[in-house]
Amino acid sequence: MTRMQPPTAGSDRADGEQGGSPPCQAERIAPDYFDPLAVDAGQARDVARWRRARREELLASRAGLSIAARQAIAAAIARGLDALLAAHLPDPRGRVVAGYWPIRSEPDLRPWLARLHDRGALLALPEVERPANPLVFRPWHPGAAMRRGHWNIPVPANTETVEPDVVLAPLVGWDGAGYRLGYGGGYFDRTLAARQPLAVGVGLQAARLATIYPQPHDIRLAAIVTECGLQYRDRA
Ligand SMILES: Nc1nc2c(c(=O)[nH]1)N(C=O)[C@@H](CNc1ccc(C(=O)N[C@@H](CCC(=O)O)C(=O)O)cc1)CN2
Ligand SMILES: Nc1ncnc2c1ncn2[C@@H]1O[C@H](COP(=O)(O)OP(=O)(O)OP(=O)(O)O)[C@@H](O)[C@H]1O
Repeated sequence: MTRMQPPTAGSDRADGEQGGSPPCQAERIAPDYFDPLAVDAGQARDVARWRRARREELLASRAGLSIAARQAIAAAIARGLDALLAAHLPDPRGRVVAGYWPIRSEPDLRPWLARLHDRGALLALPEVERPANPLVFRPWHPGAAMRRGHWNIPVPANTETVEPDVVLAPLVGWDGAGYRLGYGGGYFDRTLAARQPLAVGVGLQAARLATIYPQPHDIRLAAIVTECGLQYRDRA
């Protein structure tokens, strides 16, 4: 069995950030993911260590953006989401769309969620109800009462649950094969393993990696949207 070696720090940035090419040309890099059946314990440890290092870098570079830059990114992502949902959810009335309450410099898509709400969509936010379990989704609307959940993430005070038709998954990193790097809890993978919503990753173009070295537990997203538009769409 070939032992996969995650590359050394920084060498796998696919967007040419250090090389100077425009981030939106990242499409030219072929994803180089490996056979998930070939995984072994040592390899899984290497991948986990590599992911921790990438998360730190990606989160630090995102935190370094100005508020204005982040707002422009969020507005562009919102336009990309509108284009995607025009095809997938032309009439959002009564459909459940799960967003997220932004933490750690994630794009703030609450204004976009508020517009969807005005068009009749039902909104939800995720909550870690029990560590190491799938997320649950609570009904939410702009201005709803909140409380502090796991990791101090604000969650709706309302403790009902709903099943979303569409789930936004904030990306710490992502790759061109549709895989997401999150905060390392495995929560979205557990959630998507148990449900079949349209899972849409949203994040920064600069957070693209050549591959996240997908492991057997990693679940491909249905679509990925950045400020440069739709970057990945599955065949469904
Ligand atoms: N805004 C927002 N809300 C969200 C998510 C998100 O990505 N963004 N989530 C998306 O899933 C869920 C919360 N995800 C979490 C992911 C990891 C940990 C956590 O405890 N991380 C550990 C590291 C784990 C490890 O490396 O083994 C830590 O940082 O100490 C907590 C919450 C639900 N709400
Ligand atoms: N379906 C699952 N069942 C059991 N454990 C899982 C599952 N999915 C992920 N995990 C565990 O979660 C750990 C972290 O996974 P990973 O690095 O993919 O997190 P992440 O996608 O970055 O996190 P998050 O979704 O919380 O932001 C993995 O090492 C794995 O053991």
